[in-house]
Amino acid sequence: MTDRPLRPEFVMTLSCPDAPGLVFAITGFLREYGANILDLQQHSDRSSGRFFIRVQIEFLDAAPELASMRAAFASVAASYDMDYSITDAATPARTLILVSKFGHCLNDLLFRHRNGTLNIDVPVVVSNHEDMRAMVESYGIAFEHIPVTKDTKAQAEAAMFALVEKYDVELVVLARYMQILSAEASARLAGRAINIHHSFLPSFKGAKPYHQAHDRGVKIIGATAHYVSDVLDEGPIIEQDVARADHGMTPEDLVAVGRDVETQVLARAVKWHCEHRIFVNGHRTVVFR
Ligand SMILES: Nc1nc2c(c(=O)[nH]1)N[C@@H](CN(C=O)c1ccc(C(=O)N[C@@H](CCC(=O)O)C(=O)O)cc1)CN2
Repeated sequence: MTDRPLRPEFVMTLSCPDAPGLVFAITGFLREYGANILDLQQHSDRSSGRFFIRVQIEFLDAAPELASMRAAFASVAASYDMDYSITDAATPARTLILVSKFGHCLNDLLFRHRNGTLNIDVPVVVSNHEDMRAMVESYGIAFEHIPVTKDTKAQAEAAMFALVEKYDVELVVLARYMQILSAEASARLAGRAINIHHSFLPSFKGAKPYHQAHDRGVKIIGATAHYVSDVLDEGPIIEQDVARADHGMTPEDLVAVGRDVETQVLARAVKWHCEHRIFVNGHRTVVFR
């Protein structure tokens, strides 16, 4: 068992048009910069012609200033038209959670945040109902009630974005939030708003998917975590899972079985987003789990 001290770790992610020599260029830069590669995952998507890579690194000596490292990589990035980021793996993602009346996903995320298994900071939870206030405040987290009607949606979204700005929020999680975000809001949050849909998409989009599933007599139900887009339940899928159903189960039984699937799927999606493991690739994703 080594007693080697754990060193700070950093994550480099990038995507670019696929080309020969990319891994050489990236790993050569990292070597020159004194980085030790702990983990490297890459994918070349032949259909989109895009290359994706995630590199986890440490420095055997003192870690450099991130800004200087990012600036030093800029010339390599320009050569290959790379979209890149270099981040400190320990930095938590400032996360605003949206919820309506069903609190199982919210409670699961707050518990994982509390026990340190989810690297997020939650400055505020926002809801269009009051039901979750007591639970949220029991975690010592601010709760903001922002009611929404079809006539007040624009004002409600403006209030939500005021909180996004106030708390410098990086990630918005729709933890069973039952209001459809406007096209403008979806665009502003592209790639940084995750929704949990309570069906195995693309089956049963929209409202009451468990009732739709019961009417169809399915033998499998599921949950899907996806980035939010302006087209309801059609954003890039991040993670999915399923559970068995049978003829003896009522819609309420399906709801009960589905809760655990929803919480686990959403937690994995949020964790992977916070660890910079997810790339949006058109209407799909690449996930380096
Ligand atoms: N722009 C988006 N907003 C939201 C999405 C999305 O994919 N894109 N997902 C939903 C969550 N959701 C299912 O997971 C969902 C929520 C609400 C409804 C719905 O039809 N609700 C109301 C209408 C509410 C409104 O008009 O705002 C209804 O029941 O009639 C369907 C699916 C979250 N937002």
